[in-house]
Amino acid sequence: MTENDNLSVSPHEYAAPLLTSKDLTIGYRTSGRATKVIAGPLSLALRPGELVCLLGPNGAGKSTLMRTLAGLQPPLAGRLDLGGTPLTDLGAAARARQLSIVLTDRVEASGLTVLELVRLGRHPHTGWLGSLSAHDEAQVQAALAATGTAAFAPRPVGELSDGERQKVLLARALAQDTPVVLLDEPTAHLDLPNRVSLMRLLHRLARQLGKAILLSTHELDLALQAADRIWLLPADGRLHAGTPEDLVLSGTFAAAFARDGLAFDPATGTFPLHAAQGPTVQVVGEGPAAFWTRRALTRAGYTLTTSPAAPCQVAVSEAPGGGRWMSEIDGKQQVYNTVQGLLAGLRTQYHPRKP
Ligand SMILES: Nc1ncnc2c1ncn2[C@@H]1O[C@H](COP(=O)(O)OP(=O)(O)OP(=O)(O)O)[C@@H](O)[C@H]1O
Repeated sequence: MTENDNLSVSPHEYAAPLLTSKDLTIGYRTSGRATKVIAGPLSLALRPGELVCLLGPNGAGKSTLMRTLAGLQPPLAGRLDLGGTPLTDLGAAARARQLSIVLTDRVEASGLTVLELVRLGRHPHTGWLGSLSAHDEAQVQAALAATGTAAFAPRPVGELSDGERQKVLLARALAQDTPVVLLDEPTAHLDLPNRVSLMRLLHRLARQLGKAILLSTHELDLALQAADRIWLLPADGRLHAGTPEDLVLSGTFAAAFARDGLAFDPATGTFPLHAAQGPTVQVVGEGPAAFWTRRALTRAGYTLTTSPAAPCQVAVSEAPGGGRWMSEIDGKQQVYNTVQGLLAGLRTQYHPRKP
């Protein structure tokens, strides 16, 4: 399938794509002439100003696609163009001025300091023996600042934590200052605040500098929030592309991850941990207290309903320091000041009527 088969509301829809593939088949040449096809044929387009998240289960082929798009491994078939030129016609330096890739699982250059490694990002612009101009140094400093790694600058790369190294590799790619940036699982080793700030940074780079950014990730929630477009690669190798909302609403997103009883709930945008099986409760209320009450009741095994005919109602109102809860069961009302109190009260009082 092609991207054009999907509805699109991207603000960058009409910009000329920077990276395109036509009937691309990705995979591996095994022994002799044998091939192992991972996915394809793929006709894709990555546009300036656009943040695209590549999602898919383990082993679907995300890294294989990333490496192929970057020219690090040959396609089995099809065509790849970078900036309107076939990728195979571009030399390494010309490619590196247009496309940077961050492969964070790779431990490299551990003998260098962070500053030296980030400076390497400028080499496609200066030549391998070229010295860095004031502009190059400014780009390096800007990349360190943008990724929050300036404080690590003198430290050897080999002594960094996984998360620190991941940010430094991003800094090197930013210093390279290419129109196209590919990142393979850039959030893998980052804590939650760093994951959020990385996604914000990438979103800003796409919007403000017009870069075309493709990142693979297992962070479905962040991707659904941040991506202008999602490339969804299920295990069957048939890639679907579209806005997060179109993929969710069409059921394509849920289908790609549907296995082992894991179901995506389009109403909440989550994969619920708990299957609703227990007695039925209607929660009445809006806002944070009602939201967290629904979460707690679901975890405790209750089945939530919007029906006022439920034998148990819980009215939730916001109150200083949390909320206030009033349960009504068989006409009897009870007030609670904490979720814990509510759960304990329901455990002792709520015996659902037999149907
Ligand atoms: N060098 C190789 N030769 C043959 N098959 C390979 C090679 N490298 C990877 N594969 C296979 O290609 C498939 C896709 O692997 P890939 O690493 O691209 O998946 P992925 O979607 O990135 O997975 P994950 O989410 O686990 O990182 C897997 O079945 C993997 O075993």
